[in-house]
Amino acid sequence: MSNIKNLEDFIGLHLIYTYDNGWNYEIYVKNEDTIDYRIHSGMVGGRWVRDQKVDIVKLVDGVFKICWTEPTGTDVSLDFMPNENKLHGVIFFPKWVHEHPEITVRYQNDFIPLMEESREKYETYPKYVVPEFGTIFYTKNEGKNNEKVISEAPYEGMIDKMVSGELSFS
Ligand SMILES: C=Cc1ccc(O)c(OC)c1
Repeated sequence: MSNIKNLEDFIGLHLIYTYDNGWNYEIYVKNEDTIDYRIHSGMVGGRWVRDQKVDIVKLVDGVFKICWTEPTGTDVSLDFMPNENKLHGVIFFPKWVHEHPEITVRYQNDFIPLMEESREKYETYPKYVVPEFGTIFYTKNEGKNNEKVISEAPYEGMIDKMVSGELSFS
């Protein structure tokens, strides 16, 4: 991967990474204000989301922040340093997601009303805050608005197929 310096280099990236707590996540920076993502393991492993609106900025050369709030009430702030294969993420889970994660483990796009009624039905506070460093082990530029990158649910062995190139999107 050539040097990722500016926003134009960062947008279009498909990244797979492991947080230091062992959780495996995958993100596709679809365009200037949109991400798709899959969660492969961890508290909400199996969840996947398309067209999440986000704020994306370049902090300094090679350092980028993506932040957003979700229909579940979960808030997320991710700091990526792709040239160092490193990120730091903070996930601010409402109490209900920590206590009933299974409600969120699905293709969220088909279940927005369920997320909205759950966030009203259950408690938000105290929040469960997860600050973690992570290691990026896969980086590929798939171009902007590539609907093939995140188009199916995560499954066992999917990461290996993407890393090996058996599963590709170009
Ligand atoms: C809660 C969603 C969430 C949290 C941490 C992440 O690194 C992420 O990447 C797509 C998504």
